[in-house]
Order: sequence, then C-alpha cells, then structure tokens
Amino acid sequence: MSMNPRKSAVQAIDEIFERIGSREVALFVDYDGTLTPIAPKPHLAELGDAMRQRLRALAGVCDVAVVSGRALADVRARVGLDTVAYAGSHGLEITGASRAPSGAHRPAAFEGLSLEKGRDFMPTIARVESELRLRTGRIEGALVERKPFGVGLHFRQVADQDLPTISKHLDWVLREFPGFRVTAGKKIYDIRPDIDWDKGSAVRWILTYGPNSRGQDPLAIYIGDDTTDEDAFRALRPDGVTIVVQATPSPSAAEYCLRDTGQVQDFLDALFVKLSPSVPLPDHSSRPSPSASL
Ligand SMILES: O=P(O)(O)OC[C@H]1O[C@H](O[C@H]2O[C@H](CO)[C@@H](O)[C@H](O)[C@H]2O)[C@H](O)[C@@H](O)[C@@H]1O
Repeated sequence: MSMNPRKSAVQAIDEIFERIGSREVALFVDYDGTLTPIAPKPHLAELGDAMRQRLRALAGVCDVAVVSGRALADVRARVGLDTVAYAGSHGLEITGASRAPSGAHRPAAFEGLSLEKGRDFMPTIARVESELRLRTGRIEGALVERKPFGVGLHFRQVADQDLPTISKHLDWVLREFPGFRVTAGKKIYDIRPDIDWDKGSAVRWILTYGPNSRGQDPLAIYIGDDTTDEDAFRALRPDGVTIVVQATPSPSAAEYCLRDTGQVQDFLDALFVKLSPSVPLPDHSSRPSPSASL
C-alpha cells in the first residue's frame, strides 16, 4: 500500500483523459462513502437525486456498475437505476443491467451477467446471523445486517466501553463457525465466506465476461473508499484508473484520490463531458454534503 502523496483525480483529469484516449470506459463505483456520505446508520445512507442523475447520464455513454458491500437487492433499491449493473455482498453476487439506456444505442451494461458465489455457505450464514443477534442484542447501538452471502456487525453507535464485548462475541463466532473471515470496514465487521473472491475478483470477472465478450477492451475506472475496495484497486492496476475517496491521506493501493462525495460528483461530471462532449450536463443544483467524519 502506498502512502506517497496521491494525485487528486480532479486535478489530474487531463492525465486520466489521456489514458482513456479513444477506449470505451467501464465505470465501477462503490456505494457507501463514495456515492453517499457515511451516515450514522446503514438505512440512512440514501442516494441523492443529483448523484442518481449523474449515474443515469453516464450509463448512456459507458458501462456502469455499482459495487457494494451491501446486499445486491439493497444497493439496487437504493440506486434505483435499471441501466446499471450491480455487485453486492462485496462482489459475491453480480447482475448485469436489466435494461439498455433509452435512445443511447448501447446494450444494457454488462448485459446478461449473473453470478452468485458462496451459496453453499447460506445455511451457516443464517446461524452466524442468529448467534450474533442473540449475543449482541443487549449491547446498545450494536446492529446486525444480513446480506445473502455475509453478515455485517455494525458498531458505529456502540459506546467505547462496549467495544471489547463486541470483539469478544465476534471472536467466539469466528471460532465456532470456521470457514469465515472478517473484514474491518468503517465501524463495521463484515463476516464473509473465506473463499478466494472479493471486489477485485468481481470486477475482473465482469470485465472478462462483460464488455470483452462484445470484442471491446474497456478502460476500467474504479472509485471506492473502504477496505474492501482496496482489493479492486490492486486487481485493476496498472491498466485501470483507481481512485480512493478519503478526507485525509492514508495508505491505499489506489493511484488517485478524491476528498469526498462532492468531489466524486465533480469527477463524474467531468467524465460525462469527456465521454459525451455534445450533450448538456444534468442539473447541478443539488450537491451532497462532504462525508462526515469516518
Ligand atoms: O462497499 P460499500 O458500498 O461501501 O459498503 C460498505 C458497507 O457500507 C455500509 O456500512 C457503512 O455505511 C453506513 C451508512 O453510511 C454506516 O452507518 C456504517 O457505519 C458503514 O460501515 C453497509 O451497511 C455495509 O453493509 C457495507 O458492508
């Protein structure tokens, strides 16, 4: 992981455009902390209309996929666009766009792709979920989030003195249910099947079986902010354009950075202009507020 001063993707926009050249772009974006500012609780992280408009517009000029740690059904409902593809449960479930963008003369993004990894783990995941609910149910602020292929244990609202108890229960579950691994994200422990598959494998799979099957060699652009996005950064370098969203410089495998979701929006605007110079930008009126402290 590099701590070298990273270039801002907004300031390095000309360099990124040079890398795009005449290639098609495949745009991958993470959800929490990238498209929406981090919120106190998972259900509060709603996608702003301005960001949705940008994704919709971009889906008309390049293939777009939202790659999230959330359940695929959850992130799809939050984004609410059927012209983009989705990967949920940190890449363990994938689906191509269900519709082509109207009037854009392009096929649906990553058309026909569909994948589920870790189905064999589902019965055990249900047991992990119920054990965690049982054991952390009395801890004020602890929240268990079930995804089809994993379980999130949130502690953003948990008092500092209760954090060791959270860790103790997590350790117990990991001992009791071998075959799982845990990723520490932003005030969350994500318990997922210990298989060789992550957001990096997911985007590589999408690139292999998506656009390439139409005879293209797109340039991947990946924007993300969290631990599991690092897998995608590593998988896509050196060809892909990798952009970490972070308020202060911290170690990351990404080549470029953006400060917050407001800058993500600025970058998406610039990308849209590059890919479709003759089409007017969507409305600029509503901007997300910068990410709160992470
Ligand atoms: O890969 P992502 O789309 O970034 O998902 C990562 C996790 O995001 C969500 O949790 C995080 O965001 C919440 C809302 O902003 C916040 O309250 C929480 O503390 C963060 O960890 C989501 O709930 C998780 O399932 C994802 O794994």
